[in-house]
This record gives sequence, structure tokens and C-alpha cells, in this order.
Amino acid sequence: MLMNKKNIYLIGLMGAGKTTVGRLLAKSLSVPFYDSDKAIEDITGVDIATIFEFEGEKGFRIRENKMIKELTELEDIVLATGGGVILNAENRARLKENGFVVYLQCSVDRIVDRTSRNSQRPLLNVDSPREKIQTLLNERECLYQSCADLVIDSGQIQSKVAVKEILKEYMSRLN
Ligand SMILES: Nc1ncnc2c1ncn2[C@@H]1O[C@H](COP(=O)(O)OP(=O)(O)OP(=O)(O)O)[C@@H](O)[C@H]1O
Ligand SMILES: O=C(O)C1=C[C@@H](O)[C@@H](O)[C@H](O)C1
Ligand SMILES: [Mg+2]
Repeated sequence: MLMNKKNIYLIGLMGAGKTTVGRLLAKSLSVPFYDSDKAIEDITGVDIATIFEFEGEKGFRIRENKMIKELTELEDIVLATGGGVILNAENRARLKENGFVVYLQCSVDRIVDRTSRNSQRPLLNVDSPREKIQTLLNERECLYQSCADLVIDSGQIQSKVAVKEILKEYMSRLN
């Protein structure tokens, strides 16, 4: 089915490669790259972990919802979203309506591996990050799938290969 949506939005769990792949994609397309987590950090002047500490996950989700509203009003961009963006129905609707949504799917093992090198992710500062990641995936897989125009297995391939696959599918569906 052909589409006239020009934006590309990346969704998926922490460590799936949204920021890495998103940057490369934007560079290939010569369009601006945005990362909703980074945009929230820039506007608040503190990191995501600090927002969780002072406002809880609930406060962060309100900020994330506002930011997604702003970012989905932009045209011709690549956007990497926060891992939990799909929890909010309004976010899901906005993403689906305004962009080509790519779900970067990744196994629990690979995510454990990729997220183990830094502790900047408040939801994973728990005794068993593996269990938490498995729970998040169980809760979210269906929502990621329901939002996605394309699913890419980003766990098994290099970022640049993921970029190539996304571009091929995106180009073939453009009006
Ligand atoms: N395809 C890939 N192959 C190997 N390593 C990768 C790949 N994609 C990302 N990585 C590495 O995995 C780590 C997490 O990637 P990245 O920060 O892009 O994920 P993210 O989806 O943006 O996560 P978050 O939701 O926490 O922001 C980084 O160290 C990155 O270099
Ligand atoms: O998966 C999540 O719920 C999150 C992922 C990160 O990108 C951040 O948005 C935040 O740490 C929450
Ligand atoms: Mg990221």
C-alpha cells in the first residue's frame, strides 16, 4: 500500500538501537534527527533518570506525551522514541498517523547485553534487569506490533544493515 507519510518513527525497547539506527537513517536521507528522550532532557535541563527520581514514571509519561505531540507536528524528520512511548494511546495514534513506524525488534538476551554497559535507564536499575526486560517485552510486544508499519529484527544485524532494510521498504511505499 502506498503512503504519503514522510517521517520515519522508530519504536522498540531500550537498547533495540533506535538512537543508533535513527541517526544513521537521518544522515542517509539528509533530514533532521530527533530523539524524544534527548528532547525532554534538553527542555528540562536534567536527565531522564532525574525526572523519574523527582516526578516518578507518571510525571515522565506526561512530559513524553507533550513532547510526542510537538515532535509529530514536524515534517520530514527521523524520530527515535523512548521505549515506553507506545503505552499511551494518544502517542500511538499520533505516530501511526504522521509517520512510517518501524519497530526495532530485539531479543531479551541482546537487550540485556546492550543495556548492561550504562545505568542511565531508570527502569532497569533493579536487581534483575533481565526479568524486568522480559516483563516489559511481554507487556509491550503487542503494542509495538499494533503501531508498526514495518518490523525489523535489529538484534541480529548491524545498524547499517537495518538502515538499508528500512530505506528499501520506506522508498518502496512512498507515493
Ligand atoms: N544493530 C546493532 N548491533 C550492535 N549493537 C548495536 C546495534 N544497535 C545499537 N547497538 C548498541 O546498543 C546500545 C543501545 O543502542 P541505542 O542507544 O541506539 O538503543 P535505543 O533503542 O536508543 O535505547 P534507549 O531506548 O535506551 O534510548 C548502544 O551501545 C549501541 O551502540
Ligand atoms: O522503556 C521505557 O519505558 C523507557 C525507555 C527510555 O527510552 C526512556 O524513555 C525511559 O527510560 C523509559
Ligand atoms: Mg535511545
